[in-house]
Amino acid sequence: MNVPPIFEKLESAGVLAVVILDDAATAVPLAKALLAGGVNAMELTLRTDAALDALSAIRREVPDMLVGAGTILKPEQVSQVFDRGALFGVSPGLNVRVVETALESGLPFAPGIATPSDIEAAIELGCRHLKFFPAETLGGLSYLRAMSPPYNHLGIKYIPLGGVGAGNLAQYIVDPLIACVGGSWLTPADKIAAKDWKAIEELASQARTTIDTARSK
Ligand SMILES: O=C(O)C(=O)C[C@H](O)[C@H](O)COP(=O)(O)O
Repeated sequence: MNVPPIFEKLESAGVLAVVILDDAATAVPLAKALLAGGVNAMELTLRTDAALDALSAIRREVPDMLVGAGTILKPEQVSQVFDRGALFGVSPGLNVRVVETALESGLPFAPGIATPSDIEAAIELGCRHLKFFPAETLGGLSYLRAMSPPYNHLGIKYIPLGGVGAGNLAQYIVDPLIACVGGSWLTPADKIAAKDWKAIEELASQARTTIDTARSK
């Protein structure tokens, strides 16, 4: 299976800002702040009603942002996000019907995995990029390094989310198992509520510097 180009772009990006938005009107300034700080990938979680409108607005007004949808829990949500222009989809766990629907629709998809059985189910479905969730609580890189060897020859790459932040970003990003990391630390709810776009740009800029420095060593 060929790797969808979007996953190669996410690997270059290195970090995916996970966003929970209550107000779709904040989507565009938020995406612009992330981009200004050097973060060009984000996941809008379908936990709020605003997510779909936010997705359309970012696709329309911030074309350089690689925006996908997260928390895709039902097959019918695949066409909803696809129609709004999502470039990729992710889910916290592995729901076979969701993954099949996504791949049939042409939506590049990274299902959540937490065990070897999950990894094998994802491989069987044709996925090569897998969301490792909740990464830190499961044991972080040491757990992933113990679990992954039987699958490395298949070129499986992982996107850790859950407990990843400024403090452990550098450690994850240089491991060859990792495609990119994701997390909500770049978009704190209080900063979004206050429309403090400068603060979000600064968090993005710090993450960009951490990634670029770690990768250049
Ligand atoms: O609901 C989803 O689809 C998700 O993507 C879950 C998020 O990945 C985590 O909630 C991020 O975890 P934190 O960065 O620790 O806040």
